[in-house]
Amino acid sequence: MNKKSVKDVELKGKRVFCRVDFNVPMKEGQITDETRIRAAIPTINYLIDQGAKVILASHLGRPKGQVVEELRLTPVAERLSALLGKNVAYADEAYGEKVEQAVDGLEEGDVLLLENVRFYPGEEKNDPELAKAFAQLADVYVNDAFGAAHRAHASTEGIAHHIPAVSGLLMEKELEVLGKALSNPDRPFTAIIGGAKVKDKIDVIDNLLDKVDNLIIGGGLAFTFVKAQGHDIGNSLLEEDKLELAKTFMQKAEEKGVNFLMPIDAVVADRFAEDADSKTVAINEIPAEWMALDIGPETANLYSEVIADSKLVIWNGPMGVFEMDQFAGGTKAVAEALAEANDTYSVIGGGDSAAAVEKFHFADRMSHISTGGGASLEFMEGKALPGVVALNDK
Ligand SMILES: Nc1ncnc2c1ncn2[C@@H]1O[C@H](COP(=O)(O)OP(=O)(O)OP(=O)(O)O)[C@@H](O)[C@H]1O
Ligand SMILES: O=C(O)[C@H](O)COP(=O)(O)O
Ligand SMILES: [Mg+2]
Repeated sequence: MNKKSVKDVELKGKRVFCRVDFNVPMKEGQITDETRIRAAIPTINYLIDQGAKVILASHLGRPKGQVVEELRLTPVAERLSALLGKNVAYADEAYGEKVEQAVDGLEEGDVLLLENVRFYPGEEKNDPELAKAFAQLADVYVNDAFGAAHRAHASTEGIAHHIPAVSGLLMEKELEVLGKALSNPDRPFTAIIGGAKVKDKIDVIDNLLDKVDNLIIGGGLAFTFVKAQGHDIGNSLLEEDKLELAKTFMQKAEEKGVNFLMPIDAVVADRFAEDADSKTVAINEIPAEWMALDIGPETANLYSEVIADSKLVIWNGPMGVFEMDQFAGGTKAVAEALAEANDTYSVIGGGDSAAAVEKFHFADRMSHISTGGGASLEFMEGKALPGVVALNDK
């Protein structure tokens, strides 16, 4: 990589603002998957060992510029303390006088976790004033938040223009592994796209169609395509203004000879709940008022066959609402197919996708579990990641 690394700078006694991606899945105030916290540990330990005063910053969820009590980083501070085996101080703000005092009190090797940076409207707007306020806290900026590197926000991009800015160890590892897989992909090359961030992810498909042999669609994202095919989708997730785009993608796939796979059956529910009434239906038989919350078993079989024949698979976004047992079958089947495909290099991207693979105990059978969801997709599309671009060149 042509960007400076945390290993290229003097850190002893320095205040280091380290942006991490602690955007972990939560349920009722509990962290349900700590993959992203664990992944940041090597950089944090390196900073501690070098005698830096470590200031950690992250977002959690999408609080849209205001304080949301459930999205405070308190549980993350606790979990991080346990993982590091040392006390992590926690500030309930992310900049300003109180935080500056806390930073002044840090000894070499101490760790302070700031409050959710997305509680401030300036974060996502990449407000230069907020970026300056973050920069004022530190002497060096380290970006280890690969998962948020596709966002040009104050703590991921803006701050890098004010103090020396280098990449963390996780950031480097992700770029290296993903870069290698993509530079000359083994074929057949298959991308599996699912999950719930339809708006974010649908555009990615366009670029992926230039690269892959098979494109598999599942999760909430699938139903915009199912609707574009002319089927009723009841109350399933829909991005109305992407319908036309979905049609053009299906056309493009055909022109390019890309095998475009969509659900042929689905598990539908009468409401979005663990104990909803549910049944499996053919894709053209989704009842009005019902919502599709998983791909059906026939779809899962079809997808599993394609996976077994692939040499490189990138997977981003669960096939269904895997957090609820009734709608976990599709995600589990795809994870299992990947685990069993011995000859296949499998890259899993995304906070919830990683959590799913972990939940079903297939994590150690995947080739690489990326901490990036949207970030890994944009990287694979060949887009520059603003959080990386902003770092100092070697
Ligand atoms: N059919 C569906 N309807 C509604 N939600 C769905 C459906 N299928 C999957 N989901 C939800 O999608 C969510 C995950 O989507 P998301 O796009 O966040 O994936 P991800 O792997 O976490 O990637 P990223 O890191 O970019 O967030 C899960 O919480 C899951 O319940
Ligand atoms: O979960 C992710 O993909 C990253 O943490 C970025 O989150 P965002 O999609 O809310 O920007
Ligand atoms: Mg997610």
